[in-house]
Amino acid sequence: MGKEVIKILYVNIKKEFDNFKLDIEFETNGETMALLGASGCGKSMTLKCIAGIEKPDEGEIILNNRILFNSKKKINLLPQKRKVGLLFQSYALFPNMTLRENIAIAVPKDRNNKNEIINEKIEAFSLKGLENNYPHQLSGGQQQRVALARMLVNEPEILMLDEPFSALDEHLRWRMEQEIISILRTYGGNTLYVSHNKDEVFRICEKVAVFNKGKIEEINSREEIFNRPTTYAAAVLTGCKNISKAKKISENKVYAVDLGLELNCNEVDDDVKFVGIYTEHLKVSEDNKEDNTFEFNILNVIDNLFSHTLVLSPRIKDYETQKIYMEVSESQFKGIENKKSIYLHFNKKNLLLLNK
Ligand SMILES: Nc1ncnc2c1ncn2[C@@H]1O[C@H](COP(=O)(O)OP(=O)(O)OP(=O)(O)O)[C@@H](O)[C@H]1O
Repeated sequence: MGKEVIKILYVNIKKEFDNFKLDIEFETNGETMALLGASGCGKSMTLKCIAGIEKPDEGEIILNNRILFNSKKKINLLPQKRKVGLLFQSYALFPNMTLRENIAIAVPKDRNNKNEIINEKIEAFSLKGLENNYPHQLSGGQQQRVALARMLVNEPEILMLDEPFSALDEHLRWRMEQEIISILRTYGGNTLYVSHNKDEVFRICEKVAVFNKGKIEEINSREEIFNRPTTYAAAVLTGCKNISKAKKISENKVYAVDLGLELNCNEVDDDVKFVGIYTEHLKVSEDNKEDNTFEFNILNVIDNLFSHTLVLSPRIKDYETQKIYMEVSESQFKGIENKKSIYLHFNKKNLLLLNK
């Protein structure tokens, strides 16, 4: 039996700037974890602290039983001693080195099969024939692959990817995403993945940490986060457009304050703050005979490439409420195109009750 490989990253750090305070604690155990959060909430700073480019004010970072940083013990390993791979959106290849040299520089010095290691990566990343090209002679996608190859030959104990595809066009982005997914499967170690793109996060990551203003609000499996977010920040980040302030009426009823609607629910906590529903979960009904069904005026229709977004407000209200959004397919739209109002069903199993 082989020795069990430890793959634990533990991070518990604080870092304060004039207008921003990072205060986080989390652990990953060999998974691919997304750091999902609005702009400026501390995702990149977290990766930089783990990589040793930024120094936390206090705390501890442990990777596979090695202390990378500990403020009390005054340990702060140099970035090159940490065995971490960090890939930014700009790939930072050395412009005066060829593709081959850019990869070669990252191979640990004590390897005597250096050429073999480089050739293997050039092959694996479909870079054969381009070995002598300089970065400016490579496409964005090729540069991206060189940067990934360079990161991997350095044998990192953790991979950290910070919006790795944001500079690529949509087609290349899709292809690179497929490559990353297969690289991560083979790698099998801890990976931290920063992205604003919820669909990309869902396809690539197993776990999600929801960042909000320098803190982690929720860490959960991607299924839990995307199907059952428990906080306002998580609901917004996973694409929920319809969120209203909420007040508990009873164990099974909540008042959606911004919509002026009473909604039947499965179980309402005392501390419920918001109620939300994904546009995809709203259903058009023929009439309001069904539970939780209300008439809405169609205020506007936004045409998307393959669908339409309806902008709606509750019909019965004689005051202006928050608008809600619903996406309908081309064929669904045909049935309601000429209507001024429709009935919408809020299935109680799809209502998100958020307590923060
Ligand atoms: N050297 C610095 N001095 C002062 N504030 C800083 C410094 N570096 C970062 N910050 C602040 O720290 C916060 C977190 O920055 P960070 O780059 O981690 O955000 P992010 O979540 O990665 O955002 P984005 O998604 O936009 O890249 C920001 O509010 C930023 O202004």
